[in-house]
Amino acid sequence: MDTGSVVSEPISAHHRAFAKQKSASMLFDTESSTYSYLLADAGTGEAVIIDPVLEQAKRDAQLVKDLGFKLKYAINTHMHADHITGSGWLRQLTGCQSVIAAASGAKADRHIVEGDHIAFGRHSIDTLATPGHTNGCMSYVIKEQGCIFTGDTLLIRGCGRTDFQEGSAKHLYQNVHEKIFSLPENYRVYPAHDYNNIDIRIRQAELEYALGREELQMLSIVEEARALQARLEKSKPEAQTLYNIISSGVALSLHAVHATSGRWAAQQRADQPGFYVEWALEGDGLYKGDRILEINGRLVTSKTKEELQKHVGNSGKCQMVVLRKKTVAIPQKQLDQEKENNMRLQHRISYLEEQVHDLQNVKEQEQHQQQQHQQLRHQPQQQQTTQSNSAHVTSISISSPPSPSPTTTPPSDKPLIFQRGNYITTLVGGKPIELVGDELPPAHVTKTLIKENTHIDLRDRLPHHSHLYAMPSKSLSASKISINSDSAYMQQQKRDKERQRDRHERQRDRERERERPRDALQQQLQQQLHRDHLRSTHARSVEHLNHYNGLERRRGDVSRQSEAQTLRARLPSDVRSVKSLDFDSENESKPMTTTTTTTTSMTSGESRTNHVRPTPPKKPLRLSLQRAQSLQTVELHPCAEHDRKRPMKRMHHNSSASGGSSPSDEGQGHGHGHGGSVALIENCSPMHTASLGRHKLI
Ligand SMILES: N[C@@H](CCC(=O)N[C@@H](CSS)C(=O)NCC(=O)O)C(=O)O
Repeated sequence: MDTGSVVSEPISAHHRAFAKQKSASMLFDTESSTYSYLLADAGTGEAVIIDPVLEQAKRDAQLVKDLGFKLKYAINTHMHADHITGSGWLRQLTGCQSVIAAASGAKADRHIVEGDHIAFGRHSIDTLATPGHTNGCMSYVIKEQGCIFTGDTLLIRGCGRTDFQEGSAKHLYQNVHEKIFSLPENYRVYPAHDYNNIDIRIRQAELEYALGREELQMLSIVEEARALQARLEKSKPEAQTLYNIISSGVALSLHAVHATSGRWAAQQRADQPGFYVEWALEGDGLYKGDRILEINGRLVTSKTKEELQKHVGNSGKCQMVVLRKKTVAIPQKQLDQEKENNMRLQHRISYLEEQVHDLQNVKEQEQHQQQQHQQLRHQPQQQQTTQSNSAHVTSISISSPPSPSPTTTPPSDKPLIFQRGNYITTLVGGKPIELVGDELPPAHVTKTLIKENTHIDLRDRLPHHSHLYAMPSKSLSASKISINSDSAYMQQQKRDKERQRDRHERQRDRERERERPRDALQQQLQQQLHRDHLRSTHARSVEHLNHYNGLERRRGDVSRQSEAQTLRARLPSDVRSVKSLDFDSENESKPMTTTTTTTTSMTSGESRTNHVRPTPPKKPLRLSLQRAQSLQTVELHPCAEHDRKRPMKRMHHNSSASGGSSPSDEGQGHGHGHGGSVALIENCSPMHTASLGRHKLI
């Protein structure tokens, strides 16, 4: 059986509160360690109290009153030897009746025997005679509540004494076992005493437990508070005391300043000690942020504003000592480097913009070249034959006229050389140069692949062919020579026409675009993209050219000569079998089946015969920058070693025809002056963009 408190159903809010409070049902007297139990019927408010203690009568009466109960009985389990019952006193205070077993021999309003029922409200208390501790011991049972009030018969882990007051251990044992322990297991036992303060200890333990929880909670709160405090303190700027400033490791310097103008101002900072210069007249040596330490010999670090003003005086002119934080200066070398980078980039941007502009004119120049070549083709052949001098060529680009048919207009003697990529195509008098002595159809075009400046002395190979042009002894450098049909020229013509057509189409497109209302921003974007494309392409082209020139420059003449000899030995007997590696168009590698195409049909770009019609080039007809470079022309000047090294400007055909005064024009004039055997050749000097003659800043 459990032990615990018992309450009846309360009859009001007070009653309910009473019923819910376990302690409220147990009234303890610490002096005698006696429990008293207040039972009440919540419905009627009738209450009874078991084993009241005299010293607690007032307390109990007040409680009954507070709870709104009507105390009906003050019931005793036995006649107590350790305390005087409070029944009589409660009887006076509350009007209740006292109850005790008849066997006790004590006075009371009601004497009971086993089997009697004591009713309060709707409840009923059964009576069990349990003598042993005393003869008149009576236990009270409330069956509906499942509880028993045992008095001193059964205590907590013990029982009442039997050594006095008519005590009988035998009877006690029998009654405890037969009448109490026989009750259902779920019955709760409420004894009259707790000599070991079990309940007190339980309550103490409960309180300690609650206290522990409170303490833990408090500790948690304290920790949280500390953390919050730490965060608050951290967010606070550190006080700029001199100690903190110096210990922070920041670079500092002290300055003695004579503020001769008196034009300065200082102010304090929020939550910070000291005075700081706010502004100062330039030249006084004061700067914003200076911490003022001394004025006219007096330390002012802890002075008030008024005191500071007093030390300064009205004029503001004073001698000061200030503390200044050093700013980290960017090294001059780094600044210079950045400036240089900036300037270089500016130059490069400007340069590339000009390149783009020039490249936009390349197509027009191609047309000019075409016209010029046609003029050159009709010049006397002696101009070509008299040119026996040599020139070193690193890059040759000449638009060639068609190789004429023997039956048409006599070919010009002027050597016409054109290059595309590493291939040089040479026509003399409208006929190809024969490099290997083979008897070739006169309308063939010789194409020479220049490889790393290997020299071939063409004169040695072509001394006696009147219809062939002997290149100057120091002329073309070649490692591979291929002789193709004159389809090269045809295809050149074809491409020129296609380019022109393409240009016209694009021009029409542009015009249509202008007519169509468009968003200005989109226009700008497209233009920008176009410019970027041109810049990018040209940059790659320049790199290619410089790389090529660099290779060329590094190689010596001796090695070149040696390579040339090796190359000659390697040349196949029929070099026509060597496939052209011209990068520009694959069409050129396709041999034309007929070489009798007339000049007229070729220049018109429309083959009137049954020739294999060249397919359009795969590459877009837009002039690539590489091609633009390869198409640059300079003068083929005899013995022009110095000219070879000189970056030469592009010679426009118009100017070459008229004879200009520029260095390149002079060269051309010179060529004419020596019989007019002039080829247009450009020397690309390394690290210079030969095509435009501008210095390239890298
Ligand atoms: N041991 C008690 C002394 C008081 C006492 O004797 N109480 C009686 C009941 S009242 S007459 C008793 O039976 N006690 C049981 C016991 O085991 O002592 C004390 O510690 O105060």
